[in-house]
Amino acid sequence: MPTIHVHTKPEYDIHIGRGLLDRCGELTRAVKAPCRALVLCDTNVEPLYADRVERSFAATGYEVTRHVFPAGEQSKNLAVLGELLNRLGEEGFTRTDLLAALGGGVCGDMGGFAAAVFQRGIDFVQIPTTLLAAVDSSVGGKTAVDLPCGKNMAGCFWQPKAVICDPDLFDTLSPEVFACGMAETIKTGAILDKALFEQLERCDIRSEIEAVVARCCELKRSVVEEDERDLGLRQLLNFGHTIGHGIERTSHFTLPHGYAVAIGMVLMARAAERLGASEEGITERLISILQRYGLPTSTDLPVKTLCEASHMDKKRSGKDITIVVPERLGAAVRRRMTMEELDRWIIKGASV
Ligand SMILES: NC(=O)c1ccc[n+]([C@@H]2O[C@H](COP(=O)([O-])OP(=O)(O)OC[C@H]3O[C@@H](n4cnc5c(N)ncnc54)[C@H](O)[C@@H]3O)[C@@H](O)[C@H]2O)c1
Ligand SMILES: O=C(O)C(=O)C[C@@H](O)[C@H](O)[C@H](O)COP(=O)(O)O
Ligand SMILES: [Zn+2]
Repeated sequence: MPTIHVHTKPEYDIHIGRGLLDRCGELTRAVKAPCRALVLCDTNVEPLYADRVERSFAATGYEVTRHVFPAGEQSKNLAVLGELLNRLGEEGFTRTDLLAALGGGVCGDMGGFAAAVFQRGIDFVQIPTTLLAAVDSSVGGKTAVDLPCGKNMAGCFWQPKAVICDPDLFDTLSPEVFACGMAETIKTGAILDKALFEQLERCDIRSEIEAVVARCCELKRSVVEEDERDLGLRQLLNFGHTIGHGIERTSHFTLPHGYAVAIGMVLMARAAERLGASEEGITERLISILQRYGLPTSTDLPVKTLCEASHMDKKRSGKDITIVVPERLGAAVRRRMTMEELDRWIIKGASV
């Protein structure tokens, strides 16, 4: 069972292994004394996994309460967050209690944010149930909800006490949700690790999933250890997200995050290649690997809409914005530019 230690403040372990779901109570107890625990999950995850998690917490001494919200990105908002915070209050949760986010990125992001702000901060653990949450969102402590004006617009950094990842849970994912996880996995290879990218180009992903998740967590760990607060290096993890988040907002959060990021990566890579900022052939390889995993690589949205939607990006400061450019496979860089220049890049990237 790989365990990856993350040296942030506070520090924590990521446990990865088949069957770990039934040991989540014991793994949590190693870092948090038994207390009241609120298990947060959505309506799809609840019937599949909530009972097992609650049994494991109860068997190790925790007093468990369950809170369920409607599945989907459209729940990642202030209203659903407010209901969750109220529930914690009404149930009499105190500062020394725990929230366990059992789910995908929506559950982890919103649950983490609730943990960060309830009584100014309670402990939480991440129990990722999607591939996306396992390779990306459960690690690094970015928590948030969406606002009508944009993705993850209200949030904060709040590290979990532990991440407990059981790859057996991916067996119940729909092909679409599994593919969304592949988008962030491919992103990780594209920006940080050519060998991982090439492994994904040829491998039978289902049989190598545990190693691939562990590699992604190691890579993300090293980035967030160096730049926990997203002030520099960490922005590389945002490859494809400037356009991707814009597309998500334009779709009123109906297009899945992984799909939007896949499209965003292709557009940025194509623009960079055409402008001589990336090695030749990178766009073709990106398109072909994304298609291999059933991901979209283009959008019908008008280019004007793409430009306007991309201007809300959190990497903007004043009149300038930082974008992520895949200079070479496995080696991305940040590049500061004006908003006009970004628009030129998007126009270049969107014209096929
Ligand atoms: N905090 C971060 O660093 C970070 C990183 C990447 C993405 N994100 C966020 O993550 C979110 C996307 O995450 P996601 O793709 O996991 O979406 P999600 O949480 O909505 O899960 C996708 C769907 O899969 C279902 N599901 C979850 N686990 C299941 C299982 N084991 N079996 C069957 N169905 C299951 C859910 O009910 C949901 O319908 C976005 O909001 C994105 O912004 C955050
Ligand atoms: O962890 C990070 O940092 C990332 O950028 C990972 C992204 O995949 C993720 O979608 C993140 O939530 C985006 O962050 P944001 O700051 O652009 O909202
Ligand atoms: Zn993402």
